[in-house]
Amino acid sequence: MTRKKLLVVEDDLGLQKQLRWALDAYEVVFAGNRDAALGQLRRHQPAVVTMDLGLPPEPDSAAEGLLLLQQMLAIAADTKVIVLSGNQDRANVLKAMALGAYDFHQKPLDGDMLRLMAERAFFLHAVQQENRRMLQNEADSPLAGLVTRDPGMLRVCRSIEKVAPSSATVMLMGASGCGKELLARGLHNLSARHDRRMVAINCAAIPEHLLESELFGYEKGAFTGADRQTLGKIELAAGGTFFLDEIGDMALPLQAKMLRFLQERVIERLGGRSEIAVDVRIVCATHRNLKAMVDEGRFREDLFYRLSEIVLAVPPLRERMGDALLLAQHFRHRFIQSEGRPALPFHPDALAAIEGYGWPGNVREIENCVRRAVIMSEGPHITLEDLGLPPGAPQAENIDLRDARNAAEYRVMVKALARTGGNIARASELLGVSRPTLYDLMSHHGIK
Ligand SMILES: Nc1ncnc2c1ncn2[C@@H]1O[C@H](COP(=O)(O)OP(=O)(O)OP(=O)(O)O)[C@@H](O)[C@H]1O
Repeated sequence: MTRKKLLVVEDDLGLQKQLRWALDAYEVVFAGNRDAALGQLRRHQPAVVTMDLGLPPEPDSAAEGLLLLQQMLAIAADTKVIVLSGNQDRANVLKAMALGAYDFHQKPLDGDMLRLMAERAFFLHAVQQENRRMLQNEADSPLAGLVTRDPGMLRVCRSIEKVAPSSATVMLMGASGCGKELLARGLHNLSARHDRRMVAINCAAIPEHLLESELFGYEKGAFTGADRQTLGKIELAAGGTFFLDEIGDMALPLQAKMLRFLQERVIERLGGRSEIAVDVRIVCATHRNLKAMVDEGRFREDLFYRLSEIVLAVPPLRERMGDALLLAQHFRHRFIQSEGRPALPFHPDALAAIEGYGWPGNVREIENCVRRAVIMSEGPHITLEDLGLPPGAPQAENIDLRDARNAAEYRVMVKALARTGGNIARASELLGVSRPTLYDLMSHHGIK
């Protein structure tokens, strides 16, 4: 593994040695003056720098050090600079902090303290970089606005990107509020039809007797109250994409008419006499199990196959790794801005509850929950009460890497021993370690 780089700006060779020793967990590069430091910064791009303010040619003043600090932060603003100061340097340390230094450490050097400081600085830098990458990805993504880090959901996004340029009919299956419409919009935006309209209709929200005229439109006088010609949603989407949400809720007689449209790509307005050719890309969505509905005779099999040229299963939020927290932070940022509220971080208890809760209403539920909390919170944190999550939400799982490694090690070791009936030689072969290593591991985990 490559070690993290840390730049030490120090002209005193004795101190250089001490620093190399104290910071031996990192790849330390040195510079003895301002020019050399700027060169090393450009070359190695270290995340963390320690620097003495008194540098040649004026080692007794802080002028050279303060200038260097400004120049370094101008080149790489995220660099975490730790200033090493003497005890007479208070005023200069304050200046350095005001210029953007990350922290300071008073000489004589305390190795433990310095290591801790460097570790925290690297951590903060990594978090900031990750945030920056996330924001960048979000802005760059054609599926803009879709927040996820979950491998399953990312696979769905990649599939959307792949099928978008084709003319295939796509069916999105997934629970309510899990982002099907957002994905359909992404698909439309990525397709050659993006400069035309995407028209959506929710089959569950419109009474059965009105749905037909909503879909196909009607001519003047087609029925009482039809006082002028009205185009249907399918026709309005001509050249673009037609999104049929909750297709599973469409009644059987209308399913037959929909099938005819899909086969012949023509519509007839209610009360009309002519067939009108309409070129639209169809995307549909449902939270129902359409296959089961077909088996029960509640959904036409031929329509099912017409609609499901490409089927994408959108995972519910509870199955997405880490997405609940990511989405909560995303919506918190968004609503803080739109509601004009000051920064309102989540209280750790609130974070634990967000992670532990099952989110049956999926992303829509988390969006509403965070919006309410941002509006209601009296600060300085968003608390568990602000979120209104059920009390006693389970605590977040432990994500300590060492614990996770230990648990995984224990699991595979027990498996290998079980598979080989406790035969150490064969178990160590299975595990790909030597016998002494396996004995060590067994004793570490208390396995007899
Ligand atoms: N991954 C995501 N990132 C950011 N916002 C999301 C994400 N998924 C969904 N949303 C937001 O959550 C809300 C619900 O999403 P959407 O309407 O797409 O869900 P749906 O599956 O179509 O729901 P329904 O089945 O109830 O129609 C919307 O406001 C949407 O913008």
